[in-house]
Amino acid sequence: MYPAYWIAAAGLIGMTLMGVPLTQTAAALVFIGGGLPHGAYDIALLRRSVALDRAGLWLAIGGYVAIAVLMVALWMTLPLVALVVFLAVASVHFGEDWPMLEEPLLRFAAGAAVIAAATLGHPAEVSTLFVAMSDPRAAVIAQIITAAAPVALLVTAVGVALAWRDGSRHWAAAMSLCLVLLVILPPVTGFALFFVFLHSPRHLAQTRSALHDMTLGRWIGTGALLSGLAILGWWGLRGLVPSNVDASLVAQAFQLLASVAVPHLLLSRWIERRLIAVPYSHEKTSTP
Ligand SMILES: CC1=C(/C=C/C(C)=C/C=C/C(C)=C/C=O)C(C)(C)CCC1
Ligand SMILES: [Fe+2]
Repeated sequence: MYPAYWIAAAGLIGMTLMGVPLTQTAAALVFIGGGLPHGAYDIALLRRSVALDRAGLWLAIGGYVAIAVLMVALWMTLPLVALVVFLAVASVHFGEDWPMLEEPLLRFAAGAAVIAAATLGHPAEVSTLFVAMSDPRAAVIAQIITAAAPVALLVTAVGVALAWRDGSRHWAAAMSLCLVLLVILPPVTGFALFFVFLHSPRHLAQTRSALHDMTLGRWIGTGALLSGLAILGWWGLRGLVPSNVDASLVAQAFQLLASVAVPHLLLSRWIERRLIAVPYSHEKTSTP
């Protein structure tokens, strides 16, 4: 499982030891190119889990886009609130990568650990990024996360031990190394490693098996088209409303990610609940 992850992790360790500079902008391009497409199949998955007529389909697409646009509006009007929503949504969503943990608080801590590890290792850089995405008060959020990080990481260590004991050894080992690298590597690089090589492949593998009858061309086309539309949509909205949104590519990449992450999380939870509520549904959900 995840051979690409181990290769990428080894590559990053090697580059760090050799002193190769890792720029944040390059890492941001990697996490957008390699991570954004995993949300591109959300609507296709929805269509698979519920029988939608035309009106229902457009309603679902409209709802998804509307929530994303609301999140963009939040970045432009109340960026501090947007940042807090983003971090909370991310912790819940990354916690879903730990289905082997039954306790919801353990899952939340494990999800938050990704943010905690990066912030603990590089408080100044993360604070600067938060401020660039939001406003100067965001520095306080970085301080709060730094203070809470040891607790989140300790609780996650319990989660790792439980996951290991219950047989999810590969995930436990991969995430342990990733959290250490999130502390050591520059924050955006560490995040790109987690997002592109652990989080997205998990989603993509599940999605691909649910949409196994989609041809490869259509699969790749859908991923490229919808990711492109999301990026264009972000640019368009930004151009439409000249605002104080920071121009740095890294900050914008995270803001775009945050905007699509909210409908992405809501939809994935909703589908999951439906699949549980309808026991004789079409696809068996596999637990790793
Ligand atoms: C901004 C920022 C961080 C947080 C990133 C988050 C929270 C990403 C969430 C992405 C989601 C929810 C994707 C959904 O599939 C880090 C890692 C602390 C590093 C420094 C800057
Ligand atoms: Fe995701």
